[in-house]
Amino acid sequence: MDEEHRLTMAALLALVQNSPDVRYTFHSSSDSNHGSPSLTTDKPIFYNQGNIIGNDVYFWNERNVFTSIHRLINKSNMEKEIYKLPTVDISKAKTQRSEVAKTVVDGLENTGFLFIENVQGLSYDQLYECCQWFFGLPIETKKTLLRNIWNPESSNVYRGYFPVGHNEPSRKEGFEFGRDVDPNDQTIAPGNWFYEKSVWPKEDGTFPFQKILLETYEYMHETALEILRLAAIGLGIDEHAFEFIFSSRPMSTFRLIHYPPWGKTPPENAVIEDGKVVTTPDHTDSNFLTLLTTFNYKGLEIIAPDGSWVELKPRPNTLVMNIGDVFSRMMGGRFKATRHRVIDIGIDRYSVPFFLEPSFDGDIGINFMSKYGSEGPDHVVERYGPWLMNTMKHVKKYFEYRHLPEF
Ligand SMILES: O=C(O)CCC(=O)C(=O)O
Ligand SMILES: [Fe+2]
Repeated sequence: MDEEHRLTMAALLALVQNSPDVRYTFHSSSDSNHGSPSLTTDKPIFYNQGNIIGNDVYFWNERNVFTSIHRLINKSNMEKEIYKLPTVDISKAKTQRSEVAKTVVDGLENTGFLFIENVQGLSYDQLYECCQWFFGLPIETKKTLLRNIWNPESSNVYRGYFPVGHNEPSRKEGFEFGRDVDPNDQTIAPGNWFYEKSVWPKEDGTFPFQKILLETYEYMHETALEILRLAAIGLGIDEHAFEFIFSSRPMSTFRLIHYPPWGKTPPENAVIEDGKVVTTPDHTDSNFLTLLTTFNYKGLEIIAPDGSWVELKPRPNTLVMNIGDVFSRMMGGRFKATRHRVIDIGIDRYSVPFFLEPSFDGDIGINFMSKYGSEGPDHVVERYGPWLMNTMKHVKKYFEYRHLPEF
């Protein structure tokens, strides 16, 4: 980092006040749901020094929580770009590695969302059939898979089925599973439900639901790790720099979602954001990286740098990729965890996110920018599992997770 690119807080504030043509958005990793864009900066008093990287100014406080201030100098260009997400043809990753890597990094530095094409092994039709098959099961069958909080007869706490919540801003039902770990693994603490065995519906032999999903989980995992290798190449760091926190027992979750429509007149408890009825409210993902299948449904909106919501045009046979708070934070904010939401489209909607997650003990306190660029504060170890539990229960308070027991 050039010396001239280092700013004191006072210099930064002077810059903001004297540059009416430059827009700044304030964003904090500890408060990323509320980092609404504004025309001036709030006064982040605990920061003493900022680094300019690309379009952003980064700060860290003494607890290693980063804040970035987004500088949009050429606002009209940025707005055009966000409508057209960068597309990564993953089948070209072996032969045109550095070009593909550059697209990944550009996408993560700017929009925070990308399209991924030609994922090997993935059948969107089969995945869609899985959604239809599962959510079409009789409620009595789905009830047997309910988490313990909704069905005291169940022993599953974390994996399994969650129903549409009443009086909740989210309107969706879902089925979740992970990769089972060795039941004799003595290094996993008893009561650590993050690693509980996944539960599955009984099948009658006509449709291999579990087999398709378990295979697809592995394709998604491999694709996500390949994206991370490409991101590392694009940054010019060791290709395997990001992989180590996934090498042993990643906690990644695969989720099938069904959004039933609200109907003509949404009830009083529906959440309306700028005139639209939402079924998943404004959020950033918490995990490391998300690979989302939306089939051909509309309804997903992402936030543009100027704070307006932009609808993502569905693309057949393409994954939507974005990153979560953890990766953004480990990149010192250089990669964006972009806010997004889902709008009620008036018909049943299905989607399938794959959430790539580190292992429970994975150290997310690492700041890759600091490790590889000798920037930032000293490293403070932080374990992913406890961080995620706190985030789900006490920070984001998602209806499907906030009642999870502490351990
Ligand atoms: O359903 C979708 O298209 C997006 C869902 C989403 O953002 C999420 O589950 O985090
Ligand atoms: Fe999301």
